[in-house]
Amino acid sequence: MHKVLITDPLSDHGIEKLLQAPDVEVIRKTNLSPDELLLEIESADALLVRSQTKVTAEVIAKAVNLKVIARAGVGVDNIDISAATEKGIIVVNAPDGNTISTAEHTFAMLISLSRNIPQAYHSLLQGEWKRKEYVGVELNRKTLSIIGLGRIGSELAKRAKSFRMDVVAFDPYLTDQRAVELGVQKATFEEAIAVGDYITVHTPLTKATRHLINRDIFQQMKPGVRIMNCARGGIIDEEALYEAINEGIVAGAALDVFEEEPPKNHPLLTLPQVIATPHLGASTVEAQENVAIDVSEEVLHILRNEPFKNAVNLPPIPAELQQTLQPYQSLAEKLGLFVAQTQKGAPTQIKITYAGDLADLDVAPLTRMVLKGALSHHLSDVNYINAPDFAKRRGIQIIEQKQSKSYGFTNYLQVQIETNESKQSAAGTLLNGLGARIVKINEYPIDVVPEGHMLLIKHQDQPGVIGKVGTALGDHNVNVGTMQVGRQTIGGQAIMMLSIDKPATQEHLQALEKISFIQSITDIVL
Ligand SMILES: NC(=O)C1=CN([C@@H]2O[C@H](COP(=O)(O)OP(=O)(O)OC[C@H]3O[C@@H](n4cnc5c(N)ncnc54)[C@H](O)[C@@H]3O)[C@@H](O)[C@H]2O)C=CC1
Ligand SMILES: O=C(O)CCC(=O)C(=O)O
Repeated sequence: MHKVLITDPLSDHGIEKLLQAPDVEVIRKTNLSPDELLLEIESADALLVRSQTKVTAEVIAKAVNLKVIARAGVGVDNIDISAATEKGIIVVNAPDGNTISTAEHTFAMLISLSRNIPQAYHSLLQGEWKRKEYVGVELNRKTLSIIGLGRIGSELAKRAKSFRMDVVAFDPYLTDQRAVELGVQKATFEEAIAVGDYITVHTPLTKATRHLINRDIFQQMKPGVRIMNCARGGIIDEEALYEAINEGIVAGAALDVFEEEPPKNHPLLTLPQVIATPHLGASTVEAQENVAIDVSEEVLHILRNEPFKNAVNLPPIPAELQQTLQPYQSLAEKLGLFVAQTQKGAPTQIKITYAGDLADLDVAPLTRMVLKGALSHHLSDVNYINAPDFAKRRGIQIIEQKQSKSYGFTNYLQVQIETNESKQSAAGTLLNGLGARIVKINEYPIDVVPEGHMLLIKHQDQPGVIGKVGTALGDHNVNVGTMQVGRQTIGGQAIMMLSIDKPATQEHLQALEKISFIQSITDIVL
């Protein structure tokens, strides 16, 4: 009998399949204290949560039989994914079930914000009749800037268009074709920030998106802009938002989510320009049924060793395959991540070429690792299982090819990412006894260990450039671990790859940009 523990409120109808399964015992215990959760998790085979339960590394460590953690919703930031992965526990979510509800909630916030509906209602309940104080603004012909045009962002765009808003969107994976299909104007982050009468965020919360909207960014907005966050607390710096409202840059803000939930004595909630809901984006009968049905089915599949689809972490690979491919997996992922960091624009094609020993293997798992690396630069919940699906949904063409020519290496793997603006590639190999190496970047031969903080510098092959780079970094107390130069002809185009002992800051990059004959600098982390 599989023991399924449910620790957050889930729709009864949604979990019917679990309740009726003859091989499952369902235990529903909501509002558990952290200590109670540690006790309950010990014997559970599956854990089902929404966003309230914090599935920490400590909770995961206590689990003895746990095979799956299921998130009835999208964001998995309340689950320690790496602790689960390390323990071989599959984490699944329900990515589609609450999209419409969250888009509709965001739209409700958009209208409420524009017409002061919550403030006016509150005032009316106090016995007031302040018609002049609550004059609003129309949505018609206003610009809505959407940061993150994924599932929810796209649905919001459709609704805003029907209200005749001009929709501008920034998303690193937005292709020209998708923008045309949705009738939105594709923009850079800076453009979207500068033109929006309304700015709304719909990205996941990741290291890259934490405080994406910060003090500097508020300064670049149109005075009188209205801000919305129905994605995750932390994407917008709350202190900076408070200041921007008081400075008059931001005319109003609508928040469904907070850095700390529930918020305690929050300064933003004292401002009349701020309207808020207690993380209600997905709180509809329909969404809760959808996500509960989706995760119940996934949990049953996993407990019964049947195929499942929405894993957000890496499940164990069969032993024999693992043994052969394991040495190449990290190389494949790092090449994907490397090239993703050098590309400009949204990817339209990822081509993976296998040669030498690799050409004889079933390389599908390696292709997944390449895609995981390439896509995870911008997407937080992409993994080995869902990477091909993520690519497909974004209209990225995946080409997997094998060739006999391996340029003298016993094994050779090349990743090329094409966008509307550029085509970038890197090739790597595993050197016997020495480990992974990047051996080619675009057309330049090179020999680089793919690891840590790196700088890729494109320059003209001229005397003194290398020395000046070393000196500039040294002046900023940045130690260079290794330096490799690749060129095709003497005095022609060249590249320099440096591994540095600490992350490069804007100041470091600006110092390097000033050196003559340097054309571009790309900061890379592997
Ligand atoms: N308030 C609520 O109750 C709910 C909140 N959410 C939140 O909404 C988020 C988005 O959900 P979906 O649209 O379903 O996810 P999605 O994965 O379909 O879309 C996220 C989009 O953000 C883009 N993105 C990533 N980094 C970016 C960056 N730095 N700048 C611009 N775009 C970036 C991605 O390319 C992707 O297209 C979830 O991660 C979750 O945290 C989701 C459901 C309910
Ligand atoms: O369970 C909920 O209501 C929260 C939904 C959410 O934030 C998500 O799906 O990411």
